[in-house]
Amino acid sequence: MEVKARAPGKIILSGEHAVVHGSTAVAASIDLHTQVSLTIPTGDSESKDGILKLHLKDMGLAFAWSLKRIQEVVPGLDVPFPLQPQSCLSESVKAIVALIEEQNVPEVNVGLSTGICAFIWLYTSIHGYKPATAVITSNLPLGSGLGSSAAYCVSLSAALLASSNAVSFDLSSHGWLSFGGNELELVNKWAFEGEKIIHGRPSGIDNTVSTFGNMIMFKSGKLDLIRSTMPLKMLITNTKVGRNTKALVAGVSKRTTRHPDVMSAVFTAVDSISNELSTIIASPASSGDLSITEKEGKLEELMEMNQGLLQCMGVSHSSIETVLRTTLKYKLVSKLTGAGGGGCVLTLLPALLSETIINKVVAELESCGFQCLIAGIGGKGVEVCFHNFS
Ligand SMILES: Nc1ncnc2c1ncn2[C@@H]1O[C@H](COP(=O)(O)OP(=O)(O)O)[C@@H](O)[C@H]1O
Ligand SMILES: C[C@@](O)(CCOP(=O)(O)O)CC(=O)O
Ligand SMILES: [Mg+2]
Repeated sequence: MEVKARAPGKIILSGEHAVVHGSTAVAASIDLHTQVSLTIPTGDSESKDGILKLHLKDMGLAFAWSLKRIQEVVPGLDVPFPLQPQSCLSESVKAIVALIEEQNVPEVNVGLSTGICAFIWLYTSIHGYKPATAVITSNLPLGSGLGSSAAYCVSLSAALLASSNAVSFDLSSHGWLSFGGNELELVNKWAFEGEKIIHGRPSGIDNTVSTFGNMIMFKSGKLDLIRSTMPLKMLITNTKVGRNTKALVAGVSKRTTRHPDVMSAVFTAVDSISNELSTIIASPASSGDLSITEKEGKLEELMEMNQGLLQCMGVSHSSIETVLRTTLKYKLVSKLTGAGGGGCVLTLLPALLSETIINKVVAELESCGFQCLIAGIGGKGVEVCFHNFS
């Protein structure tokens, strides 16, 4: 049987980093996805080789592990526990990473070790030591702030659970299918365990928005859907400066330890920004209320303030500042999205902004070596699709 799962990336409109420390953040799914195709052989002859394979297709990397060897490193999963998401202990992370490094992950791809470790942990916890092949493809840039790690963990968890006996689907249905509410919660919890292996200390916002889709307000593990009453068009500029979320989140925590009172005030301010931003986005569009242009003006001011506070947290970067300066020449407001330190920047494109201006700003940003895209925002969360060979 082959199960496919796809999960979207995300943008954070306000509140990244502060959300790790308990503030509210606002995020939306985007129409760029990571897809997993998982094949679990059913015939006896096929399952005798006892190999678990992972193919990262976009990177041209393929890995194969003997399940006996995996069992030596992560023992005790003869009875898997798909219904009880559990954390991978740090000693197990170390042991799995050592196993992965036996296969010579190329130097440029060392950041992948934790992603591959998340795969092995999720796979064995949900399926035990059964042979299988997983093929991953994605049109999300990795390590750029668009939540590739979460989309990867969510799509993996979804494919693994959908092919286990923990979740039942009508296998005769065709096309992409959605999970029920409780099953989505389970996918989300497992994906969070995967994110913990990759990020160290994730807030859970990325896996939650990738699982449930839409636009959400998120605080301390709790989500509220936001129903937008206004058009929201965002230009996403990828500075192509690589960075790693784990290191940036750890940097903010260290600054918080050094300056607890200051950082607490910063996080409180971010919380207010996210609350105000979500109120504006969801406020009624009826006459007598704010016009779209007035709402956009308020959003721009909130984005500008959020960017200032992200700078206070130490997660901006000269490439981000270049995007801010360039867009400001066209009276457009921008802020970093995701962990910062490079990665992607959001620019609000007001509804009445002409195509000519958009083309000019994109051309100027691309002349700096950046890559621009306008993604659809607030679409569906994770979905699965079945293909039965028998
Ligand atoms: N398609 C993928 N295949 C393998 N690993 C992935 C994939 N997408 C993400 N990852 C893992 O997530 C890491 C990037 O996550 P992160 O630093 O949080 O950046 P972001 O989530 O913003 O893209 C990668 O180094 C890798 O470990
Ligand atoms: C910085 C943070 O708020 C978002 C990180 O997003 P990304 O991995 O950079 O896409 C961390 C988190 O909330 O877990
Ligand atoms: Mg991430």
